[in-house]
Amino acid sequence: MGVEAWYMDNSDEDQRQPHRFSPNQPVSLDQLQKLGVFHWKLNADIYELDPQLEQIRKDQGYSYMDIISIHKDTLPNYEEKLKMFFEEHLHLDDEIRYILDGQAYFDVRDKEDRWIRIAMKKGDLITLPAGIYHRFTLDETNYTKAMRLFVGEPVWKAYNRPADDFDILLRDDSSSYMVVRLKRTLSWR
Ligand SMILES: CSCCC(=O)/C(O)=C/O
Ligand SMILES: [Fe+2]
Repeated sequence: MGVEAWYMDNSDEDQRQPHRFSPNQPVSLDQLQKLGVFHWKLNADIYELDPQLEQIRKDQGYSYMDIISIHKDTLPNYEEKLKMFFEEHLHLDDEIRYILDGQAYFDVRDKEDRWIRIAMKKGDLITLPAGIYHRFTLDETNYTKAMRLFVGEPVWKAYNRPADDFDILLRDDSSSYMVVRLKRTLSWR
């Protein structure tokens, strides 16, 4: 089972609405993978004892995890945080999120700088690659609970756009690290 994604319209109205074109312009998992975005569907009802999640964490080296509940009654500085999450930004490490309850949207830029909206539902685990411009919002249900995963100690620092010129760490196929000059036009993106 995949995750639903689509190109966003250009309206500035409520970020919590779906913002689909009419007719809808769907984006496939294959297109997402070409941007370095990967997805797993898991059983969030058993996340505490899920062998599939354990295997992914082991394979990918996701040693850190915590859980964030995003709702006006549970998240300190709720409005401020939501505003911050919706600022277009990038990180120098992958962003890995697993939706345990509720739902929300991640928006990512494609190679032509168009916004793709990814509808995250309970059981969706997604990885956004280091260096991709993205943002996050709740949808009209105003609630989600998510596991945040990280390789090693988490670095929460977000670089708001423009942030186009960095030395960033990328993992190569042998899981060692290499320093890559981030240039948005290079073919790895
Ligand atoms: C679902 S976790 C909150 C969003 C977040 O941590 C982030 O970095 C969004 O880009
Ligand atoms: Fe982020």
